[in-house]
Amino acid sequence: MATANGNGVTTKPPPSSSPLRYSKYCQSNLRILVTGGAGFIGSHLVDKLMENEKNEVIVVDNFFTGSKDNLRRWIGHPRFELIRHDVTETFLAEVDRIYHLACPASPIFYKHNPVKTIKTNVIGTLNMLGLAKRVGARILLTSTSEVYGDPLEHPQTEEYWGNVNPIGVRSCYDEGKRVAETLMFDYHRQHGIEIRIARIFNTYGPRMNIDDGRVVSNFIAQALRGEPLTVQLPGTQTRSFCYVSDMVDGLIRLMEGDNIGPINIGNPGEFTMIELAETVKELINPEVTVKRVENTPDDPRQRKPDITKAKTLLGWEPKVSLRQGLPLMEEDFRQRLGLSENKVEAKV
Ligand SMILES: O=C(O)[C@H]1O[C@H](OP(=O)(O)OP(=O)(O)OC[C@H]2O[C@@H](n3ccc(=O)[nH]c3=O)[C@H](O)[C@@H]2O)[C@H](O)[C@@H](O)[C@@H]1O
Repeated sequence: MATANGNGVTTKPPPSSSPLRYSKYCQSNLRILVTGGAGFIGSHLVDKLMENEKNEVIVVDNFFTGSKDNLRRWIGHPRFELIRHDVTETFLAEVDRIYHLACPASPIFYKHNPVKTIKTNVIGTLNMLGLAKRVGARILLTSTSEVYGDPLEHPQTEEYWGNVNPIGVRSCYDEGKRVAETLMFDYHRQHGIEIRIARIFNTYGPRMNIDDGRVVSNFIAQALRGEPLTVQLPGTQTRSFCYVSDMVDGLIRLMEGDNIGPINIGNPGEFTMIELAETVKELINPEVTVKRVENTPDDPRQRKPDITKAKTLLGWEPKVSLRQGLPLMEEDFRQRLGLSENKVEAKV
């Protein structure tokens, strides 16, 4: 909608993708809470937020899948605090922004204790919404492409309601995140809380747990150890892999833009698991073999984000291709596995 300024000149308000709005964030003083900030995506997000010298960052994490090592460079920094805390318990702090990431994301970990996973998604999100309401903070939920379940629409737009098994072994996560989204919208409608919802598609990069169990970390660790790459059957299932720096950029743009979402954040480059194995083999260790193994129940057969909304509303799209990102993750895995220097010098 156009408005008149003091000089009678008609101006348009900046759209959410406006560079104006994004640069305003870069100039403001914000105290920012990151739940799950010691985890894989969370710690990269903290790095980016800490780059802005006006930000103060508070991380809460229960260290179930996160690690202090991921935040080592910030421990003792005057603008940084790390608190061991489980979001299923209430938490109070005066903050302006809440990035709510806390939840195990690897199927192996979230299926290990499903009751705890759903409590984290439901009670944890309720607690963070309660905090947002009390202190007037804006809250961003990292939801997931898993809300689309085994999608019958391809690629997935945000309008698609999904195809989710409500009683399966993945439901603690999938349905947990769906309820978390519902809670976000109900608090927004009922209490006027400022919300943002990101639907994250498979993300990879340095600092993923080596034993995380997800496919990219499994294949890279297996290739480096000279073990067969375990392609789960049928191998033709697809995923779209987003490099972590792109993901973090998208999350900050969403938080600081005007659109509440949900917005898909992911890389639309789509690969079958056989293609992923072939790529890892070619880039990291051409000697390894590929082994077909049993799959787990309710594994989605295809997944690819439609990122039209992210492009138009946030001015965001991924920059790092799978072939650029895999060597960066390989380098990190080599160091952590104590393997010799790699010749790859890819930089982004
Ligand atoms: O990485 C993510 O972002 C997502 O990871 C999981 O979702 P999923 O797509 O099933 O992730 P993986 O466990 O990495 O599985 C991806 C595909 O790889 C296959 N896979 C996995 C592991 C393996 O060793 N080999 C293999 O072929 C699986 O069968 C599946 O089809 C979580 O459920 C999501 O919440 C999370 O957001």
